[in-house]
Amino acid sequence: MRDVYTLIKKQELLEEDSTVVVGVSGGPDSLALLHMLICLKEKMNLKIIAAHMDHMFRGEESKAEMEFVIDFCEKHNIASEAKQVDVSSYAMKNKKNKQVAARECRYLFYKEILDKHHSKTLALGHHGDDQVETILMRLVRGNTGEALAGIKVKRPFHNGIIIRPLLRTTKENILLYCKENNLNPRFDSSNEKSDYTRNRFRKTVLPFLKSENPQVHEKFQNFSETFLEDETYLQVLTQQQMNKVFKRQDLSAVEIDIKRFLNLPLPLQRRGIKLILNYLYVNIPSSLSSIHIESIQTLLSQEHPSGSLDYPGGLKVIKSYTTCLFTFEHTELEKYRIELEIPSSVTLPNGFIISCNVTREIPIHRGNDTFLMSYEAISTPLIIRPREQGDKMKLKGMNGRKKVKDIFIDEKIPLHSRHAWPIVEDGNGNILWVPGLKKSKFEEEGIHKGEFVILHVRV
Ligand SMILES: Nc1ncnc2c1ncn2[C@@H]1O[C@H](COP(=O)(O)OP(=O)(O)OP(=O)(O)O)[C@@H](O)[C@H]1O
Repeated sequence: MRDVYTLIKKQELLEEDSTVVVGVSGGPDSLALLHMLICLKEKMNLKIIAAHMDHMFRGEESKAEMEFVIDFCEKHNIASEAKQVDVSSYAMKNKKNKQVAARECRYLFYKEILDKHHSKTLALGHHGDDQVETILMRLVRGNTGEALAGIKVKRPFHNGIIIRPLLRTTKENILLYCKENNLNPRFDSSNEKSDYTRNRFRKTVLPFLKSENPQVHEKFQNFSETFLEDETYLQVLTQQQMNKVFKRQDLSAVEIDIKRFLNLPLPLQRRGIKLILNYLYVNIPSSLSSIHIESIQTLLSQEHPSGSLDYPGGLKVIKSYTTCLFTFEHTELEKYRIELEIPSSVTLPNGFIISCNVTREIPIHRGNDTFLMSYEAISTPLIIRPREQGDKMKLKGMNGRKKVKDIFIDEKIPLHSRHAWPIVEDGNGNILWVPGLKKSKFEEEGIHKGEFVILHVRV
């Protein structure tokens, strides 16, 4: 088991005089791991605690496994912690599949035991074959970045770390070790049935790879370790560069400068998109894959000045001229329909204030922030609403009607502002005014006498 000790030393997995909690199922992998650590105990002055959880999936059979682990520890003069948890009920209550539920319960249990024994190190029995399967499965599934490094030899967990000292060892070597040391591990028959995809890789791809190179697991482990080093370096670089690209960064939205973003090398652009998604979602949902990252990349690099994409959880990615906004904010803003009383004043969801008054005096200078109509000619009620697909309005001095969408484009209004921008329409459904931008031919012209309704927008 030289490869195990080499890995422990090279990656500094264990500290002398420390307490290590070992997750022990009673199967060959974790039993071999426990035994190896027991052999290191004296030399490194380790305190070892074996932690076993009975998932209660197989009644007496799994209870017997628990007793086997407790016995094994007693024989080797090691402390053990064992707990029975009804994982099937937990899974049903929380609507989770049994495997996910078992994992959740186990990790909660590990935390409990780590705290109880003031330990910062949890050792688990994942090995080289697990690593090859995991990396290949993730590649086939379309994972990107760090995930392609597979299972990590050392990663943060709770108040300390999880270590996996067997990752440079094959399953065959583990079985051999168990035999040579008379460990008599338990074999859990249900293990075989529970993870169908992994089992297909184990039964078909792995034997082929091993026949090509019996040391294939070492190659994969080398790949995993160097890949992770490279990836970590690129992530640090990405963070530094993206700080110059961000225009806004808060909990519900991130806005970037497109030109600066596109000036970054492609590997940093890809990681930059992931960084943004990770920041907004906290953890990228598993339903997002490399295709989703690529589509944002395409949106940003294509010539068209605006466009948008919808992502899980209501995240919208909105490209508009020089900036791109990633936001969860749009949803409530989009739908409103307000009847404008005469006179009155309303504050709209996007912050605009529209006031409506009756007057006898016509202001001489009237820009696009004011709209005027004869009180008698007006058809009520006046409605304020956001734009709808196909909206068109009749403009002054123009035959036919112009698309409201084109007005926004002409005025270079960012896409994310267009969703909530108000439109004022009369009782006949004619669009009178796009406040601040354009007036229709329905506005009063020339000098008249009488009463007028005057609308004014403040942004
Ligand atoms: N019931 C359990 N109680 C405590 N730790 C466990 C339990 N089941 C699994 N583990 C830990 O998680 C590791 C990975 O478990 P997994 O079920 O994926 O592998 P395995 O091939 O079944 O391992 P083993 O041969 O040790 O049973 C195990 O090696 C062990 O360290």
